[in-house]
Amino acid sequence: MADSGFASLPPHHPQCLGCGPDNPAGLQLSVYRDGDEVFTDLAFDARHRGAPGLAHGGAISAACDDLFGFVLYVVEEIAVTRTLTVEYRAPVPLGQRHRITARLHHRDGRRLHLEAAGVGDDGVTRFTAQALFIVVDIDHFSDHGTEHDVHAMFTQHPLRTREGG
Ligand SMILES: CCCCCCCCCCCC(=O)SCCNC(=O)CCNC(=O)[C@H](O)C(C)(C)COP(=O)(O)OP(=O)(O)OC[C@H]1O[C@@H](n2cnc3c(N)ncnc32)[C@H](O)[C@@H]1OP(=O)(O)O
Repeated sequence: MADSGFASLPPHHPQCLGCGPDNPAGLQLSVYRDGDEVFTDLAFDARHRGAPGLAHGGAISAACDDLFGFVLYVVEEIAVTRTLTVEYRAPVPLGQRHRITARLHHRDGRRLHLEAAGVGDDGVTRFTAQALFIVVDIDHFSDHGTEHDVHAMFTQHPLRTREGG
């Protein structure tokens, strides 16, 4: 779906709600890197229905949150969402492709301030999002996922880890 020539980024893990190809209930985002930005082309479908004919705000929010999780490959940190704000600027019709682009706005210690925008093929910006991600250590995940799954996630994506978190 995306333009050729951009680097394709691997999913966080196969069952991820946002990008896992093996999660039939997920958004199955395909994400690409363009310099310091990441993007996905997404048309919400009937599974994501809110009001008739329109995407559910939670589905839009999930897409933004997961896409922010791909900016981590650019900044080479492990981090998780602390806050997420979505501005729903216009209704998002089902079946209409939108390009969602995300980037790091600025960093302040462990705080990663991120921003995103969803623009339709017609050029209309229908939603924007801001998030605060906090850098964590791999141990953040070890308490909940199986050792095998956590190990697999980070051997596939060798991001820098840090003390604490
Ligand atoms: C390849 C795989 C990749 C990794 C996997 C990527 C998967 C991506 C999936 C999409 C993303 C998700 O869904 S992530 C899942 C949803 N999110 C979560 O489950 C996170 C749950 N929350 C937590 O676990 C925790 O609250 C943390 C880890 C986020 C933070 O806890 P903590 O480590 O104790 O940190 P804490 O002291 O509270 O805050 C850290 C610093 O941030 C500041 N801070 C805290 N809140 C705010 C705030 N609202 N605005 C400004 N600043 C704030 C604090 O003052 C502090 O500053 P200072 O004192 O340091 O100066």
